[in-house]
Amino acid sequence: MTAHIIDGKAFAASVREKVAGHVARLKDGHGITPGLAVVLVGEDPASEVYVRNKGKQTVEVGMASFEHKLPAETSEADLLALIEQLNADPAVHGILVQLPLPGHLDSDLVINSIDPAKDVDGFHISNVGLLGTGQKSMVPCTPLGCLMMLRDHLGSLSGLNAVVIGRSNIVGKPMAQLLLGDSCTVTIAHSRTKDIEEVCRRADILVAAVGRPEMVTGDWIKPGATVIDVGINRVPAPEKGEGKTRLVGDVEFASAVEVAGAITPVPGGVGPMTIACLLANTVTAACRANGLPEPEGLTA
Ligand SMILES: Nc1nc2c(c(=O)[nH]1)N[C@@H](CN(C=O)c1ccc(C(=O)N[C@@H](CCC(=O)O)C(=O)O)cc1)CN2
Repeated sequence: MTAHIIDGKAFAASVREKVAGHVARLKDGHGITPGLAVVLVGEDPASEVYVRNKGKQTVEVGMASFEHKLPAETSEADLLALIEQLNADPAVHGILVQLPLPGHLDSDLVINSIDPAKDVDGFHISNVGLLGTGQKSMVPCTPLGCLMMLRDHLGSLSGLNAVVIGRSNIVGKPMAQLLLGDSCTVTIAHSRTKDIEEVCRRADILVAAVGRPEMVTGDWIKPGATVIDVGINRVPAPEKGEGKTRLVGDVEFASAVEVAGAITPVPGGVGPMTIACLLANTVTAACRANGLPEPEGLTA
């Protein structure tokens, strides 16, 4: 029995539809147009794709998009000055700085200079602390998207064994917090985990966010488990021609799909949900900034 494919692309479209409805109500009922500012420093090709898609989808749901593209050699002082300007701009409800930043810039310092109320990535230490203590916060987009897909597919997650492979600040750690918040028994596996394959085989929910192409094979997966593949790895695709590449996840899809009960594909799974949840966070930030009720179904 092959796994049910969780269609992240279709789910993201449904989330964007909800976002567009909330944006229309904010505009018509309160004269508020949510605004998202995206800052890109440098010319990383993948980041340029993501930022372009973020801007396009921001406009498609009726929000205002403010894109700031800075050269790779931008000084930390200049970047911090731009963020201060965006923090003070009433037309801007959400701010994100596309990661990774060039090596000479301190990502933590930059992220923590964003107004936490406008931190639609949920990376600011204030939002990290609020999430970690079960309080209302801005929730990072990728983990939020994964949680939405898991809840939609499984209903209640209470009591399920969840394993998160990877302990990054932008996915692994917040993902574990969200699963704990839904009463999963959570294990975070990483490069030092002993017998990681056995640890993974105990998982009813397996979230792979490790950044290693096709590391997780079918024999790591408990039969019938739900697998969420966060990986976005470009690998050589000689079958497409000289120098061509293809996108794969952290899970070897061909073997995993024969064992899992459900799985997200790459591309077409977590990625589109990341952007959809960014838009959702921006609407949430606009509602909170204006003392309005939060948008139904768009928060953790
Ligand atoms: N400030 C941030 N930087 C980064 C984040 C983030 O959440 N905030 N996440 C990732 C990149 N990312 C968003 O920026 C992202 C990655 C992938 C996709 C996506 O839609 N992927 C598609 C395939 C797109 C392609 O062809 O390359 C898919 O998986 O179907 C969206 C957003 C790191 N940086």
